Amino acid sequence: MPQPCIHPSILSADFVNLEAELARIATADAVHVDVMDNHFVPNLTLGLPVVERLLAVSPVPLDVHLMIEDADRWAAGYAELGCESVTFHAEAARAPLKLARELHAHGARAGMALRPATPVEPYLDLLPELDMLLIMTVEPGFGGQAFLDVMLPKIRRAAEAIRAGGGRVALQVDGGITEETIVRAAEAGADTFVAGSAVYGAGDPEAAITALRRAAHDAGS
Ligand SMILES: O=C(CO)[C@H](O)[C@H](O)COP(=O)(O)O
Ligand SMILES: [Fe+2]
Repeated sequence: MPQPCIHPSILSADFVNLEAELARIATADAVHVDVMDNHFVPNLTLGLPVVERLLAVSPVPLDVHLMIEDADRWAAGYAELGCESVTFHAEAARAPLKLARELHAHGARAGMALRPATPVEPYLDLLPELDMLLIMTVEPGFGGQAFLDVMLPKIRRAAEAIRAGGGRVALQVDGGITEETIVRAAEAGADTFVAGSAVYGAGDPEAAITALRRAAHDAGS
């Protein structure tokens, strides 16, 4: 089993001090950057100019999560800037296969995300074209929500399909990840964990990252 990856979300960081907030999570595997447009989700965060500056100062790679309506139009720009991975929502992409290939052409890993109400089965054929599948474990839009246990069968189903395809695709979960819920997500087969409030809400973010990594590892991730 690969080592579990912990991606703190800067949605829960202090937006006035992002450079300092990034320095606090230097032991993470990547930083998760939530891009929201107030259309796909009822919240607005940041876009390309801020991501460009984050890339210039981040001690870890950027994992961008696009919660935007026009993913086909904007996703490649984040790859061109140098983000390690760019994840678009299946519900927001008109041509997901073309988009994944475009991200690869710009040197990024291609991720695809599913809202809680979106079933995974219709998208399993796309796995060979993806580097990461993101199963949302809260309704996208806000940090600090409770983990949806009802997503566990979907995580298991996705993990099964990924294993059947050779285990090359990362399985990310995002929303409500804590030292407690990460155990259930890892047991279900997730290997990449986004954690916003559990990391930035902790007094010592690096200790929180270590504790999450250990909990996922012990659960068999
Ligand atoms: O995509 C997101 C919300 O749409 C965030 O990445 C997620 O909610 C992280 O925050 P927390 O760990 O506090 O739930
Ligand atoms: Fe996210």
